[in-house]
Amino acid sequence: DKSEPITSRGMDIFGNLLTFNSTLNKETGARYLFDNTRANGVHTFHAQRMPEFSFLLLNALLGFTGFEVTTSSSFFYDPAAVSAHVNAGKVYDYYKRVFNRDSLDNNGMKLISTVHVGEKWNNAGWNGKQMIYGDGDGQLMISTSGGMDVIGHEMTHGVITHTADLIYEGESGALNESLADIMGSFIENKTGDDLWLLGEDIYTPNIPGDGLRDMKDPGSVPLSGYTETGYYPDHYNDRYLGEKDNGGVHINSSINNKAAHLITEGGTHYGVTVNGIGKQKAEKIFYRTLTHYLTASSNFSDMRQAAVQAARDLYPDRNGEPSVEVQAVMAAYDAVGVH
Ligand SMILES: CCCCC[C@H](S)C(=O)N[C@@H](Cc1ccccc1)C(=O)N[C@@H](C)C(=O)O
Ligand SMILES: [Ca+2]
Ligand SMILES: [Zn+2]
Repeated sequence: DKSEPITSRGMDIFGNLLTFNSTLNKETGARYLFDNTRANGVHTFHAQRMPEFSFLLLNALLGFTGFEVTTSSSFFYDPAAVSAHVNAGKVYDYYKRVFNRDSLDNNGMKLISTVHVGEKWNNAGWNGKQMIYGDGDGQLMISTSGGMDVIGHEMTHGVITHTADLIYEGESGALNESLADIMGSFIENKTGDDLWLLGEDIYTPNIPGDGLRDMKDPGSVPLSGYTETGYYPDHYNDRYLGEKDNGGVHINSSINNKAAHLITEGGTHYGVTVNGIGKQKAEKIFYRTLTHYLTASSNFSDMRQAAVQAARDLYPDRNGEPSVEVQAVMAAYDAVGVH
């Protein structure tokens, strides 16, 4: 075989000089962003800024994943591609280390990312088979593959596809989005309040400290991105009931995001006090909830019951009393009005 593994270097979108796994074609000397040391490969492509519609069409019809990112030296000159490649490897490592999950399908499936999708596209996505990343317009967003929580979010959609496969609309869609945010934030693993911000590294480069969403204080972020007045809801009674955003999948995800924050850090929310149990336990409860109990049509009430059951499996009752972990889950869903 003419290809062999080789380490290469390149800068990510923040100018960090990184070293990572790649593949060398010994005949031509060309290198590719194919890391064949993880699963059946972590392969990164670019779409040459094709309109996202045409990329998605070619991808759906022909399985087109874009163009190979290559270099004739040991240095890759596409920061967005380097960020996507390195961060995808880190997300693979997280699922392997924390849950012993081998890739998105737990069967070593190849991880395919394509960057420069769309023209100044202020978004990233999971199209059911692979991750795709826009470059942003430079004002609202910059290269979305630079966000560790963004990549964790998109790859967790891949895990969801291969587990509960939550229908991407209404309440099941909001749970899909929320679990992607929860795992994306846990994978990015920032400290303090930054742990709870989504997209902060790639969102509004000219405004410091803000995020696309805020799991700790959802109501601090306006819904202007969905041409709605008001703010993200932090209680089930304030959920969005309209048609936009696939029936509020990104809007109502903030209700379950707030429950996740309360389970982890604790707090008093609408008069209900929750004693937090920390990130290590919270991530196990959410992963078990997703992989053992949720189904495609699960709604918020199903989510509560599933999370309580997962917590009970992991942290059983003591002397006939629910464990502090189970109590935290119950109280958190009480606090956000989900019964
Ligand atoms: C293919 C079309 C897009 C589908 C929605 C994707 S899964 C999504 O939810 N993308 C995230 C990107 C992200 C993730 C974490 C942090 C910041 C941004 C998202 O939130 N997109 C918003 C802008 C949206 O699609 O409304
Ligand atoms: Ca974040
Ligand atoms: Zn999403």
